[in-house]
Amino acid sequence: METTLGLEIIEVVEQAAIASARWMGKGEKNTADEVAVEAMRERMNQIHMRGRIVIGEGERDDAPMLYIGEEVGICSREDAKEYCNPDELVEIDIAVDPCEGTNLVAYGQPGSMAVLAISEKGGLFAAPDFYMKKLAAPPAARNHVDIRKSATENLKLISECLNRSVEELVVVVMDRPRHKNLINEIRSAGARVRLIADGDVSAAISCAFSGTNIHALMGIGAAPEGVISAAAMRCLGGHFQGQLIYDPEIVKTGLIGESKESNLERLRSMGIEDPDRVYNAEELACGETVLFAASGITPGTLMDGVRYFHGGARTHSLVISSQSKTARFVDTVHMFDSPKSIQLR
Ligand SMILES: O=C(COP(=O)(O)O)[C@@H](O)[C@H](O)[C@H](O)[C@H](O)COP(=O)(O)O
Ligand SMILES: [Mn+2]
Ligand SMILES: [Mn+2]
Repeated sequence: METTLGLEIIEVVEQAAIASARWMGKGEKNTADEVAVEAMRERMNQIHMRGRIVIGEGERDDAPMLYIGEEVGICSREDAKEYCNPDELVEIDIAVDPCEGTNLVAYGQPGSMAVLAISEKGGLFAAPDFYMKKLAAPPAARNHVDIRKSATENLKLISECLNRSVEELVVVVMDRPRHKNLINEIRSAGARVRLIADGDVSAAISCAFSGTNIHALMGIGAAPEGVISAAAMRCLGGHFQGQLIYDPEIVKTGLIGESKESNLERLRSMGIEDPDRVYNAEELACGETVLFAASGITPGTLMDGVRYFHGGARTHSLVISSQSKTARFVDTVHMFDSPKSIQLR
């Protein structure tokens, strides 16, 4: 699956990031999102692959593009056998978030990116548009921490695994009323909290890299983003666990319906028998081969954002592969027309 795909998907996320970054700071989150979706889809459909969107734009809003179930890639066409080789005809599943952190883009804040994950058919958990409680931690703490334990216990475990004091740990938490008690607990345990407005994918993956000064992600975000984070964390050997949240009392806002019973019913209808199950990264991204790619829209912990110059743009991306066991940071100059000059860095 990986050979050429690994290179082509860089361009997919780069194009989405370039399109979206034009709307940085314009206060128009929907446009920043739409142009990313369009650009991602257009580039994806130029790849010799037979892809199906399993996480995309949409369960909630009847999105016209990159919706769940949409087939993408040149080899999805009916007459594909005529111009695609057998490898390219193998079905693959794709999870996308063309603009992860739409608000961040709209208000010019750090941490947004165009992102996707790919695996063979059935290799990614088709997470419903629900909330997910998440715990991400560095590779050294993998399988030592547990989402069922308290934040205090997990911080102690991370501090032991990293050989540093709890006071030296930084935990990213999304700035939401639902996290009030969690934030108090983390602070009481002695650790420091970095509150983010949006964008928990970047925060989760940052835990896998030392030097980011992010040692854990705790709290509740969206489930589709949980699967995309898990795909990267699985390849990187970081710790990631997720548990679906269906009780509106816990989150108080947004994604899920107002009745716990109907939410449970919705999960059952999707084939999720145990709504309280804790999933680890290997279960959320269980495929034999997993590929992850992201490109910064605004600057973030892992990647810089898009920078435009006369006649071009420069992007910073990250491609992670379970097969080649690589995490590639890719710095690309895009030449739209004749640039007057190309800056070395
Ligand atoms: O910040 C996020 C928004 O993603 P997007 O809609 O693609 O710009 C995600 O990282 C979060 O995981 C998640 O979507 C969020 O926590 C759910 O929204 P909210 O109800 O505001 O917490
Ligand atoms: Mn998102
Ligand atoms: Mn998005």
